[in-house]
Amino acid sequence: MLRLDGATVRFGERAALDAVDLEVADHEIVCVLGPSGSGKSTLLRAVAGLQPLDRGRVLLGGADQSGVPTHRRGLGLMFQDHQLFPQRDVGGNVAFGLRMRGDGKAERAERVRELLELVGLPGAERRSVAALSGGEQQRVALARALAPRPRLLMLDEPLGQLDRGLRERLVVELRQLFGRLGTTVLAVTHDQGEAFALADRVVVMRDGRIAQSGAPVDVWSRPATEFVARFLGFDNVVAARVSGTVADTVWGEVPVPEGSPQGERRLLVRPGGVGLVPAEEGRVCWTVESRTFRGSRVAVRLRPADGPPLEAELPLREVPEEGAGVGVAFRAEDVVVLGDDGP
Ligand SMILES: Nc1ncnc2c1ncn2[C@@H]1O[C@H](COP(=O)(O)OP(=O)(O)OP(=O)(O)O)[C@@H](O)[C@H]1O
Repeated sequence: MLRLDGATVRFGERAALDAVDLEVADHEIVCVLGPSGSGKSTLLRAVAGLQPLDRGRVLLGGADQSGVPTHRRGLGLMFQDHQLFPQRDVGGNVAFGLRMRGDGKAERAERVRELLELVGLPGAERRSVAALSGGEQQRVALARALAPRPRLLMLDEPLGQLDRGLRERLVVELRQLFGRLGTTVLAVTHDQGEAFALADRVVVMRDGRIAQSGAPVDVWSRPATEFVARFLGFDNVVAARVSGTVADTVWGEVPVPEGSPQGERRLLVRPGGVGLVPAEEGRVCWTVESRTFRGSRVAVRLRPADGPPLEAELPLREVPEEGAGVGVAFRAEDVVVLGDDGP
């Protein structure tokens, strides 16, 4: 459906998009995420034809899009700077793209009715957009983008302005809706939770390049590099010398999965893979520094005599007292030997 071939965009010396190769298949939902300035919006704008490429190509359905203007690319855009038209009612907003391409009045009315039903606002045609809540406006914007049956729907921070509770609900609805319609989606967000809940595949960007691309579960369980691990919020990263299935670290010996890369490496230990044992059983002595209660789980920060702290995620009933001395046992399946971050 969509292919980027060595897509490059430069602003002065800096490449906002640096030789990016990316494919999005029919019916696939791909979410691009990354820190501020990593090139997410530039990527989306390049696909939309709002940002010319300095090198490389954008292909849609196999056809090179250079020279094809935005409105001829068959895309549905839901961008932050494409606000609703305040002077038009809900129906007028949703019908906009249909009118632009010359659909008849009856046809437009039918399609608008269908879409408002789809996004959970049946019968809202005559309502003023100014009188809608943020979540409702978002739904209208989505209906407007979907109305002309775009071959690719592109979303830029689709739920950015909304509060967390509403976002979490809407993202589930969106995923179900796209699944039902078979919509192909390329979305950009800086919110990991949103990306992982919405996507079939996530693409993590760093400095205009793709740092990792994969199914949400795979990226979450096996971050490729320290950058991706830290971006996902993992802090248990330590230097290690890996030999066979054992890594030597300041946290003691840590078991690693079979087939892990060998030698001097960085190691990620997922907090769920840290268990507590009596102090005398562990080689390293740890002190319980702090405890953060999160529902039925507790994040426990452990401080070794030497080296960086370690976070353990424990069930409520296993939580030690603050200040207690404990030993630690690691589970190999929660340990990831990380790759190099590259240049
Ligand atoms: N029109 C422009 N002129 C100059 N530099 C630009 C322009 N647009 C983007 N950049 C630069 O390109 C880089 C990538 O920007 P981009 O907006 O694509 O990042 P982003 O990942 O979408 O960030 P954010 O999450 O903050 O929106 C940044 O360093 C930015 O400063």
